[in-house]
Amino acid sequence: MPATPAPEVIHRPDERFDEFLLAAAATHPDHPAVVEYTDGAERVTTFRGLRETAERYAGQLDRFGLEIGERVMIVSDTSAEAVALVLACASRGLPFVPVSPETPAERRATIERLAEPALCLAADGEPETAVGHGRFGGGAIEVPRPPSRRARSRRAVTPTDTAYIIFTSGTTGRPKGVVMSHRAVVAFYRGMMAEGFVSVGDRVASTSPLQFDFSLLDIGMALGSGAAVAPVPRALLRWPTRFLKVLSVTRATHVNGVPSIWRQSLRHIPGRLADLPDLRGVLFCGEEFPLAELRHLQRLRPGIRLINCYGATESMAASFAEVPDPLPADVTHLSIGNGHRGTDILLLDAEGSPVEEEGVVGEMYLRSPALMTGYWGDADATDAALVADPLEPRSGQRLLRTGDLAFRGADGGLRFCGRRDSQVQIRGNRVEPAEVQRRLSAHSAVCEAAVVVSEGLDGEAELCAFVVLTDGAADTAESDLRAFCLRAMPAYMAPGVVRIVDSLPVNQHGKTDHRRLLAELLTDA
Ligand SMILES: Nc1ncnc2c1ncn2[C@@H]1O[C@H](COS(=O)(=O)NC(=O)C[C@H](N)c2ccccc2)[C@@H](O)[C@H]1O
Repeated sequence: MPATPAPEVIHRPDERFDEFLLAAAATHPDHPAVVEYTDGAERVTTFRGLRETAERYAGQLDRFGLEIGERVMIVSDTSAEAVALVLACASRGLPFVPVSPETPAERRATIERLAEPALCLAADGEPETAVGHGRFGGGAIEVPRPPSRRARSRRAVTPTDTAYIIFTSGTTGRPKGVVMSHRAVVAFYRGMMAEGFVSVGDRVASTSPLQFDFSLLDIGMALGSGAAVAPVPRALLRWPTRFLKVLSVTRATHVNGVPSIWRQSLRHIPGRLADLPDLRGVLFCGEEFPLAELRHLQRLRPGIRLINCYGATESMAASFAEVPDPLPADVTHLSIGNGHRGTDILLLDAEGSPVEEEGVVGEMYLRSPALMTGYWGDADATDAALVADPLEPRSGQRLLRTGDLAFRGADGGLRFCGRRDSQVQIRGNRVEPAEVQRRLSAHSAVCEAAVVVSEGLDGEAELCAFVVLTDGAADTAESDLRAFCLRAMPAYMAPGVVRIVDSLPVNQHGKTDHRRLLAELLTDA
């Protein structure tokens, strides 16, 4: 008797963020919604349990009499309690501002100064004595010094109201608050649901911190599909054996994360990747997946579904593209597709004209209902990012100027090829460091590469490469790697400096930390 397909999760058209994520509580109340790894075992919170805890938190929030739009800072990693609090905030129209517990005090103070939250709730630790500071847990919120009562004029939460604000470290180092409305997030979630990656009963391992919107993609992908999100404890992520144990114990069917989460497992315990019988999908985003590592993962897990997810926090994500299995040997750039269902990515040249020809680089502009409302308290930065539709400025429609460069492949799919603001002139020639990084990564002895731009002795811009060799290639010299670049690129693109290092530093979101590499160069100068 064929198994009757589980009834679909029914999503209404104009839902709030919390209503979208809890829809499965109506159709699958006893299915797992959050699967946590605790002391070597899984701890399951069902959709019914998650809804009940969220309702308890919502009742706790009502005590403070906050006005719709007032912010609640949540200092926590992803957990069942934190997801319930996030849902409670959304149900009351209180934008949540997620901050990692390991955020340096100064940065947290900056975010607090900018966001001016009415409440700052931590999952752990002693509540500070400051007004509005407190703790949450077990459905309870305790704030020793509650904020003063507000005069309230709002009557109802609307889809254009803010669901959350994510603070990213802007290129100038000053955090930029990306303001995302209920409408934008739900529009993105619908576009993602159309891809059908995850089904009822699946478990999506989430490896990003709650303050990184990749975690909100994971939560939406899982709960929106009637599946469970399985947060990987941050402290275990850096130990490959513990990381894989968490995936095994929580029976993860999908693992979402930046490419670097696989690095140590691929290097040190590749054989163990075959031991995860439930695993059938990996979604990665945030930066390019080094192709040698990607091919290694495919060899270890034939048939696994690999999804390259491209996008920026300003629209959560923009596109999903399936990686061919196996990835042909001559592929140098992964496709990022052309935008998920409901979006369209426009490619423009430096003059603002559409680029149609294959292989010609342009800048991507994103047309989407999932675009941010703007940057918190920064109208100028907002106007620079949300620009008039270049094809029809009279319409008033705004597109996100991504700052990302791409070209179209033979299949019509876009290929990411770097950032506009990382382009550099070397001896009068425009160079995209990511291209040099890709070339180095294609060397058989290289398992990771990063290229930064520093100032050479003559004051000119100079390309500096940091390379991690595969275990059996210790005798590869820097000169071999430079020669390898010169065989495929003009001399001005070959890195002036090649450093062989044991590993590349990653930032708090798991992306290669180019700033730290540059700092290392400057300190060694
Ligand atoms: N698949 C890629 N290949 C290559 N470069 C990439 C890629 N995905 C981003 N990027 C780069 O990362 C930038 C965005 O950085 S970010 O604003 O910190 N946001 C993120 O990285 C995460 C992003 N919000 C997200 C969250 C959840 C799913 C997908 C994407 C993009 O503009 C690209 O430059």
